[in-house]
Amino acid sequence: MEITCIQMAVAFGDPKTNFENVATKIKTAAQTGADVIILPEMWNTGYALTELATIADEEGKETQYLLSKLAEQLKVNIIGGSVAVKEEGEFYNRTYVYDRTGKLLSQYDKVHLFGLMAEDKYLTAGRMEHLFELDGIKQSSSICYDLRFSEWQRHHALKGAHVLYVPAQWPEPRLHHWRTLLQARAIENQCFVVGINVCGNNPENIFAGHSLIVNPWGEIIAEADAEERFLSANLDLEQVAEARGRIPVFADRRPELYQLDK
Ligand SMILES: O=C(O)CCC(=O)C(=O)O
Repeated sequence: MEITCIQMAVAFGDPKTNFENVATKIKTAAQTGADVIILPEMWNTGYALTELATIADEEGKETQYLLSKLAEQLKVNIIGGSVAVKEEGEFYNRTYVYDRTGKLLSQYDKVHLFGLMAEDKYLTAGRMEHLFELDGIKQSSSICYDLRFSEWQRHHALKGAHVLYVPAQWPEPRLHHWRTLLQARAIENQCFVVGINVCGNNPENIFAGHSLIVNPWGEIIAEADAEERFLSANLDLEQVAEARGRIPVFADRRPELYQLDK
């Protein structure tokens, strides 16, 4: 499965520019022959949270129209990173996933809101897991801060996801957390983990870039620098079974002991 991550700078509080950019970038990325194209977090507005009432996508309509049309035209699967969506007076940090026919397969609202960037003040948290199948392969995506919650990634691996995607707006001062956590999630879940970050900056943060594709053995098979990039790799999905065969972590789990913290 060939994947291409779109690492981009997001124009702060400027959906018009971001929609135009994303449309152009998806069309170019499709020329890499990708089976799956993935966008970063909050690509429509950036973290202009105080302006969401006027700039968030109403019921996600503009995003859905664009991604569905491009997926169908280009015959490519698209994991739509995430966008700020306004729905029934609430705001969500939401992912939409499309298959090659342009059909909406799933949507996901970020479950763990990031207080350090005031998400908890402006956004409503999701409550649902996120699993979908692309070309017959079970996969999952969460969003940015969700990466720190190993239980959440494990939940999706246990439900059969062989690829875990993490669209993000991860700041540069914690680049070492980003790289380490992505590798750790791949090693512990023995599956592919793909981090798609933004680069550039907003008034308060410099973003790290360094989108990363990690195999089930925890090896980095592709990594971007801190500039706008397409990051591509071919995922050999047989490596999931190979890694699990070498060290049977899933068979050796003791889930009866893990309920103690509730
Ligand atoms: O966990 C972090 O350090 C970054 C998280 C973040 O930036 C986000 O969730 O938007």
